[in-house]
Amino acid sequence: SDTPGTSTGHRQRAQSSSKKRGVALDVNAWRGQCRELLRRMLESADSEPFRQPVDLFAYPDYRDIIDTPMDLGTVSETLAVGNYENPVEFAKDVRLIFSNSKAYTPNKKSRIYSMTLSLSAFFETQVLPIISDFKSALRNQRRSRQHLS
Ligand SMILES: O=C(NCC(F)(F)F)N1CCN(C(=O)c2ccc(Cl)o2)CC1
Repeated sequence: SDTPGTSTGHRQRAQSSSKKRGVALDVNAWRGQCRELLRRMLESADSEPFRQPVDLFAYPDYRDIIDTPMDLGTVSETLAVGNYENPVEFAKDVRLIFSNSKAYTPNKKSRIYSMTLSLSAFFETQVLPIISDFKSALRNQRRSRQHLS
């Protein structure tokens, strides 16, 4: 309980602070976080088939089935050159890697497809907080800019 006589009700929220509920709301933090997530995925053995584009000589029917190939090397490059505007666009490309693998696999017990399953499970747990922190940073930024207008 409050010490009697202290007035906490009038405490002003510092206008300039972007610190809210103890987390720094930085609208640009997602890029470094996604680079680190990619690095961790690339160091996993499960990412080996997904580090570079599919070998069409080894899988000649690949483009009959897959319209938009994607791989972690391409995602890395797109992130590095600044061609993702937000973590949702980044996640969309990574998820495309996994949906392509699911669409192409001849059966759900294939070795490569099983690697997709474990890698995508790891990815989804890690990318969720990156996306939610970005969205709250954006809300906070719009809120603080709104009072300026
Ligand atoms: O050719 C590659 N990767 C390039 C590498 F070989 F250089 F790593 N892939 C083979 C086809 N891919 C699949 O998701 C898949 C599911 C079931 C079966 Cl089978 O393949 C993507 C990975």
